[in-house]
Amino acid sequence: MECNPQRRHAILCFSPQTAAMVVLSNPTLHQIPLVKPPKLAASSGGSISVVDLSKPRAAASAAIIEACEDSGFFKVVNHGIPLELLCRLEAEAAAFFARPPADKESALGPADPFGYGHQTIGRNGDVGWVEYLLFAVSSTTTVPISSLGEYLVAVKRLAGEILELVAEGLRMKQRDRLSKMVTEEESDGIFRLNHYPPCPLLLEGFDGGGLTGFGEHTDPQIMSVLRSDGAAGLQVAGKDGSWVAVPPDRRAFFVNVLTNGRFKSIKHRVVVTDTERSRLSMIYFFGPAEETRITAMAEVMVDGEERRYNEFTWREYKKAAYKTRLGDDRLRRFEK
Ligand SMILES: O=C(O)CCC(=O)C(=O)O
Ligand SMILES: [Fe+2]
Repeated sequence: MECNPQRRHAILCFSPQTAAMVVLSNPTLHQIPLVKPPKLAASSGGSISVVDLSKPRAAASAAIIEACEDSGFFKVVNHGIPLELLCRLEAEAAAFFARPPADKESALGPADPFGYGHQTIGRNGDVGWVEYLLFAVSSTTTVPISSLGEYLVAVKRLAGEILELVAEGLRMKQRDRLSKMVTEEESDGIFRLNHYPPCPLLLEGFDGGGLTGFGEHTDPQIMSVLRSDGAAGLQVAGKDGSWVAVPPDRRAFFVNVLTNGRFKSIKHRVVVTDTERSRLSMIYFFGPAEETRITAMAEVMVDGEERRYNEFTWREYKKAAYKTRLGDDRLRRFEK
């Protein structure tokens, strides 16, 4: 089943004239950085770990731990969430972004940081060729996308399952110790729907380069579960510093988890290279309740290992994180 193989037409949200001004001739006004063509590795995607949840638990758990320690990024297949639901949400999101700008903004208000935003990402000067809806999951009743509730329940369940497998792989005594943090009622779930319009300006001469859709960063929460439509654009940093294009797979989820430095938090970005086709992605960022005290658990540390970070509450971390820019290391402030 394909969600909507015909949806190749441009859903233009920014006029070509604006784009010309912004990108080419007005360097001071919201200038969106161009991205050079990647030096290598841009095609493969072969290095991206795949976790098959239909495999026996021990195998799935080992594959998750290995991926978390190696790159911090993996693709999940056979997760049990019906493609029909994913496609329904995708179609609704596409219809939302096709609405007039004033309508979109009035749905949730201008992003600060939650709401409808375009081109500006966060409060600290980051820009990209993207429009988005960002909101706390606890407030979804106001979001005008009816399949969202069902999607959020399904992805939260999946996140819980993945974190139980992590706990098993780390030989933690309490299997739900991690999953509970992100599934309990007061947990800090944040959801982002990103829409990258095509960029008609990218005609000739870019040779595989493009326009920054979402600048280089690591994700801000404990774990992110991303799904996108069939359009390319997501890239992750490889070990040698080159960028690896992640081949789109609308049936799969892409996951990123973090710990005391034992699990990596992968650097990634989105590059817009298409002149005709838009790209849609949806990311559920999981975090614990505000009062949760964060410190590396004894179980994840090897003998004699020191804690790299001072203990902090999730609230303290979030307060500091909101002051950072996309590419900043948000944990630096808590380093010992
Ligand atoms: O749109 C994407 O595929 C990724 C965007 C992203 O990395 C983010 O929203 O944190
Ligand atoms: Fe991200």
